[in-house]
Amino acid sequence: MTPVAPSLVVVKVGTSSLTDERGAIEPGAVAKLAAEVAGLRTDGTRVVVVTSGAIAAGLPHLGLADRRPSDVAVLQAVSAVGQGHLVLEWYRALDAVGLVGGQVLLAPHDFMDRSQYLHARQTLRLLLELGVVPVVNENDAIADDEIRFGDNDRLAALVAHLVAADLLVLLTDAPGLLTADPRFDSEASLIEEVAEVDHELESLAGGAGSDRGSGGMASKLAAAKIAAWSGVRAVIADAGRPGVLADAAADVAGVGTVVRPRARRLAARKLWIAFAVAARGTVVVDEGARRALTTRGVSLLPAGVVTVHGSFVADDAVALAGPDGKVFAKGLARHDAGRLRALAGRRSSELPAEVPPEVVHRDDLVLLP
Ligand SMILES: Nc1ncnc2c1ncn2[C@@H]1O[C@H](COP(=O)(O)OP(=O)(O)O)[C@@H](O)[C@H]1O
Ligand SMILES: N[C@@H](CCC(=O)OP(=O)(O)O)C(=O)O
Repeated sequence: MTPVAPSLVVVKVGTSSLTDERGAIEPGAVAKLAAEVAGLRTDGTRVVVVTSGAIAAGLPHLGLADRRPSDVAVLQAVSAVGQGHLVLEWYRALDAVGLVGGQVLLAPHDFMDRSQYLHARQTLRLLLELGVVPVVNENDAIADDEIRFGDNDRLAALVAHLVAADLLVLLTDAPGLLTADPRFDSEASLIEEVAEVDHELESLAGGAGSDRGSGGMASKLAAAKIAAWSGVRAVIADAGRPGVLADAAADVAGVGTVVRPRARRLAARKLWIAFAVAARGTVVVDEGARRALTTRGVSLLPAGVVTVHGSFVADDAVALAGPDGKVFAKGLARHDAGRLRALAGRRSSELPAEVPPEVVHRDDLVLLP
């Protein structure tokens, strides 16, 4: 049976696949991918491109190609120089195959603030309706250092959820997820199919392959996991492979590593809690509470709380850990850390009437694997 062409694909391409050793953008690499995007469009598939490379592209223009600064604030400034060059290369390459690109720069804040989130979604939808290929990158120049994505893999997965894509393709300089980091094990072989991203698999994925890439295979796998939880199929594959996008779209075996979507798509709010917002503290609960939360889907009450770590305010995200310290869930706290410390271990009947009875409400709680 011929597989149905996906209707919307998010394609993320890493710095290491778009730039040469000195960091300069390789027009040929961009042109190759633009031609493949055009091929998908001919099959009726709409495409969003998420492209890295702004920082690398900025370095040569500032005479810094051979001595990449380590200071994050300086790199953010460098990205402002490089982003223009990067997007121009995409516009040229898309134009050469009869397509129009539209630059969209996103910061983590855009996924945390509901109205920003809805605006971003509306603009991306309109661009797609207009036949434009959105060319997305993180807004490196202005994103708050502490909450920057830092690599575009997670950004691409959140964009795939935002636009309700049916496929996320993460293109890199390796054939996919290998059984070991290829820099340290020449025998490493391709894992073609992943049903569930678990801890064992995560332990295989190492850091970046060059000082141009940033997240390495670990961040690609984390992104594929977000996609799987969003109900989106993910493929990690080699950007240089001929016909990589068509093969990924057609689910050709061996194109790279395919991560299958979970049967149940997590609601947008829960996905946001699990992956987009950073935990500001950890609440350690007793075994009874851990069991009730994991098996009965109930809310966390103060009686089950043993210890509170960190400093957070009501509505911040917190990690929930069992008595062994293992984090098993994440949620939004209804109390700030100070009040929660005072309430820990108290039965609901002992709480003052004005205090919300839940520590984390079941609607704001996500179980992690
Ligand atoms: N298990 C693994 N399988 C494949 N690649 C791995 C693995 N562990 C670490 N890597 C490294 O991850 C690199 C890709 O990530 P990265 O350098 O961040 O690229 P990109 O710029 O495409 O995001 C590969 O070049 C490889 O060296
Ligand atoms: N937003 C950054 C991306 C950072 C980065 O290097 O990402 P990646 O190569 O995808 O691991 C940039 O454009 O330089």
